[in-house]
Amino acid sequence: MNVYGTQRINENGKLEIGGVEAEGLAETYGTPLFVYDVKDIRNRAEEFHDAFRAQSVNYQIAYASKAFSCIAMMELARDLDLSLDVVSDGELHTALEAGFPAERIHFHGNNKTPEELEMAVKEKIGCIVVDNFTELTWLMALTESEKTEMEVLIRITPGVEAHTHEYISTGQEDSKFGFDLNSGQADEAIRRLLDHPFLKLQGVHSHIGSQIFRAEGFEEAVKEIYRMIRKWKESMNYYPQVLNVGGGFGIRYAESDKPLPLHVYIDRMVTAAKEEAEAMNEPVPEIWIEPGRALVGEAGTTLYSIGARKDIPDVRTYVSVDGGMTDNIRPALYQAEYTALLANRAAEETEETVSIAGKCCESGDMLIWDLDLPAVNQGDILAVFATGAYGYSMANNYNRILRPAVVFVEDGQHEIVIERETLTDLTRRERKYSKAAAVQKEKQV
Ligand SMILES: Cc1ncc(COP(=O)(O)O)c(C=O)c1O
Ligand SMILES: N[C@@H](CCCC[NH3+])C(=O)O
Repeated sequence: MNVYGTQRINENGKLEIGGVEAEGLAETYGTPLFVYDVKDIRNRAEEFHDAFRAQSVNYQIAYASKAFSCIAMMELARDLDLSLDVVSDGELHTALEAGFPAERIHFHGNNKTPEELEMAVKEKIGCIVVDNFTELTWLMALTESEKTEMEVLIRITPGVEAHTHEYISTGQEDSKFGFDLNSGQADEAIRRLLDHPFLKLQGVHSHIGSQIFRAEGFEEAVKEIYRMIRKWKESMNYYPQVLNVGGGFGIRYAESDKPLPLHVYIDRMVTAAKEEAEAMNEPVPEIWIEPGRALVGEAGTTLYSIGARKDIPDVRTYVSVDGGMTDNIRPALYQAEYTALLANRAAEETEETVSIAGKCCESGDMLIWDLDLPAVNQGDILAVFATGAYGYSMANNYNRILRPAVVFVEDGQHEIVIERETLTDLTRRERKYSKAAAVQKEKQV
């Protein structure tokens, strides 16, 4: 198996991440445990920066914080000269708490509340990506009453739809996100924005999907947006300063996943934008992207302890771990596939095929089907790879299971960045029901 990032199988036959043995991390912090290989995140951010520098364009790389958000991650994103995509007051709050510069934050979402818009305006964030007319109306009223300018992008659906492992080109009016191009709604939104004294339209945003392996989708999106830009230039003399092409760059979950080098996506989208701009005799806009998964996905590994085993002769062997769909809902939600090995016996030959079950009271709580491992023992440490994106960020308390801890490792050092949830945390915000207390009192009389 190809290991990820800085991982290696060391002379003792143990999995090492960032120069630290995974087994030792499991002992120190307990399991389940998310381990992030910080060097891998740094390398990927640098790869994106290099790709843009090589193209000599103005750019921003906005980390899509929905993939994994916590204070330490926001600090890291800041230090890596990334911008930030947030989708809620919670993500914005986390970024601000971490000292992330407000002017590099972009606010997304198809249902931003008036309170969230107010927070964004008050904190003077970099821009709001306007998604629909409701939001536009609120934002106009808000900036007028506050007499504050706000930069915005307009999110459009370019009619290029990307699916996992493929992309297909379809009319995509049927999406909850953004203004569709064909009904004239995008034109109308731009017209309203251009007339507004406080909202400053910086450019256009599109996001074609997630876990994309082909660069053509981005190229096609750029061309489709330019088809509209030519119209907008003619009808409203509008030409965008910023073209945000979104995120979605694919990563390796299963061995069969073959992601492109990151620069290939950038080269294709920037080349398309340059050609289109040149054809219009206009400047190349700033190109912005919003990678989430591609920055943190492969950097994350989840360590679990092996628990119960159930052998069904001639059918299957289930091996259960101390986490599951509560820390990684992606297999249950998207039939997502993962690879794994035993971190404490990483060099041993495979001897059996088992299926890895989570501990939730739910048949669909399976992490990996048919995984080849050495003969598995109770207490072995299973390392599931590429769980860094949409793992912890989608974690939940189903069955009142506690959220795991998160550790950053780098250069042989390890540091906890999110403490494991405790049983006390679980009930901290709960209050007794007064009527239940009254019934108890009555029964005692
Ligand atoms: C608007 C937007 N930008 C960026 C992303 C990040 O996507 P990914 O993590 O696949 O790069 C998403 C999620 O799909 C998104 O909806
Ligand atoms: N949460 C999804 C991707 C959605 C990204 C946000 N638009 C995943 O785990 O792959």
